[in-house]
Amino acid sequence: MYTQGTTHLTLRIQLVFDPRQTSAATVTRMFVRRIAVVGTGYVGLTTGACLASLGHRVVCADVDVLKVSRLRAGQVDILEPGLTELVGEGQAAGRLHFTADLTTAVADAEVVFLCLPTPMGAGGAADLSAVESVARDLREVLPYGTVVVCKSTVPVGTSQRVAALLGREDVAVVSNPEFLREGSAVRDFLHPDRIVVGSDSPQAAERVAALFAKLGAPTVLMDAASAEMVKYAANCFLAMKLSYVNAVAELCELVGADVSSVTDGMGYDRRIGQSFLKPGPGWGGSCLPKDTHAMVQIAESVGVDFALVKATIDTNHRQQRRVVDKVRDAVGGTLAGARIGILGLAFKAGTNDLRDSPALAVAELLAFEGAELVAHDPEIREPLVGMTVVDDPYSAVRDADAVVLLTEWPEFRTLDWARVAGLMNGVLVLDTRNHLDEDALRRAGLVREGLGRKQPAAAG
Ligand SMILES: NC(=O)c1ccc[n+]([C@@H]2O[C@H](COP(=O)([O-])OP(=O)(O)OC[C@H]3O[C@@H](n4cnc5c(N)ncnc54)[C@H](O)[C@@H]3O)[C@@H](O)[C@H]2O)c1
Ligand SMILES: O=c1ccn([C@@H]2O[C@H](COP(=O)(O)OP(=O)(O)O[C@H]3O[C@H](CO)[C@@H](O)[C@H](O)[C@H]3O)[C@@H](O)[C@H]2O)c(=O)[nH]1
Repeated sequence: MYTQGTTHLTLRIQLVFDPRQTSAATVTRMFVRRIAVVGTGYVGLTTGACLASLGHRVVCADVDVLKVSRLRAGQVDILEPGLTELVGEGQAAGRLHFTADLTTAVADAEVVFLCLPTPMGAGGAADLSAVESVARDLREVLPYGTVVVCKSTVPVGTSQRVAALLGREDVAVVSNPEFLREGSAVRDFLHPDRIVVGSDSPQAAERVAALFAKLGAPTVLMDAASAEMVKYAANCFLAMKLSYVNAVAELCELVGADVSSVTDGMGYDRRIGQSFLKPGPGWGGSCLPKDTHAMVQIAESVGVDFALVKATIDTNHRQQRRVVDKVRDAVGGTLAGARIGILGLAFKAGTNDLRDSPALAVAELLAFEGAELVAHDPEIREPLVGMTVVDDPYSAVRDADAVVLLTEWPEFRTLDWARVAGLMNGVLVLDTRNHLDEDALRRAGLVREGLGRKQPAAAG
């Protein structure tokens, strides 16, 4: 299904891809493209491997020479189910290659995807230096008639800026924001809710949409500025939903309601939906924090005070402080010298990404008040500032005055709680993901405190 404001474009795309009217050989010729992907991080590697799995010929480029040599050897450093297998299959089929040389990567490319980092820059705006520098480098080396696709999350106007830096009349620029989540990147890429393609050149938009035709996903065509805005609008909406639910959880604690029941009751309303309604220690990750800040900057650049997004960010910081308040209360009012066991460091379960993890933000606040932190995460082994990272959960809880669960890893549900109780100094386990079985902890003599429900001890 393709949708677009212009009937003309809709009809043309449907004609191009009506398989009932096209021979198998023609379909193969139409669908198989020579693609270059610049940047092999979460988005770039997933894009490259998935496009190769759809039959395209893909060359991925990255400035990180070590990463490229590891990828050539089939070694994927990020935790993404199915990605290592897909990379191996693409390489074995001769459809997926890696290089550290941009010129080689794009030598015969018909379409070039930019999957470059756009981190939070000065004042919160997106730092576009990687995208701009690659656009400059591509100017001299792109084959005639290539389409350059920006998959990175970038503010409105970046496609135009990239086009200006490329300075090539024959090269069209398309915005194709990516919506995959870490931890389910391959699944999300291959089964997207929608594909957004934005360009001021309808022909270029069609060429890019055609690359994904096999996915059969709703494809929404629009102008470049709108496509760039979709990504920020979507991520800010998700962040807003989470801050809202965290604020509702706080109210539930105070009025004696249970947030699980409340969100359950809300979520059956199809206009709201059940997803993204779980309270937690604040939202984080490599995207929502930087994209909400970038949205505030985008608004300010046109004289708008986007108070709703600012409140979303403030509520998130407040949530992290609320977790610290609860831990402080649990250890008698002061964190100085208290030993706190931390379960989970990644920004959510299923990933080993620590970028903007709320767990690290909470840990930093706890350490700032003088707590001694011992942390365990099943996927994190590296040493971290301000805490001792240990290899097993039982070492993390040993002698702890309180334990705080910050990432909802499934294995934490099945810990031997009697053993935990025997090792801890105190009895409180603060479950900031509402993830643990309260009865199991109670039977072990521990007190589990979750978010969004008046605690039994305080009731009354
Ligand atoms: N991570 C996600 O879940 C996700 C999802 C959707 C969109 N996005 C967006 O996609 C973009 C990329 O995000 P990511 O998480 O994949 O980033 P990442 O940090 O995981 O990967 C970026 C890669 O680009 C490489 N790189 C940097 N400069 C380069 C250059 N000049 N030439 C070639 N390679 C270069 C880096 O070495 C790295 O391998 C960002 O704009 C992000 O906001 C990310
Ligand atoms: O009910 C929920 C859902 C999520 N989170 C937290 O919210 C944060 C973000 O989670 P998620 O959105 O799953 O992570 P990302 O992989 O960063 O994905 C987001 O950011 C990507 C990069 O832009 C987008 O492509 C995705 O669509 C968007 O979901 C994490 O800290 C989660 O723990 C909650 O606290 N409660």
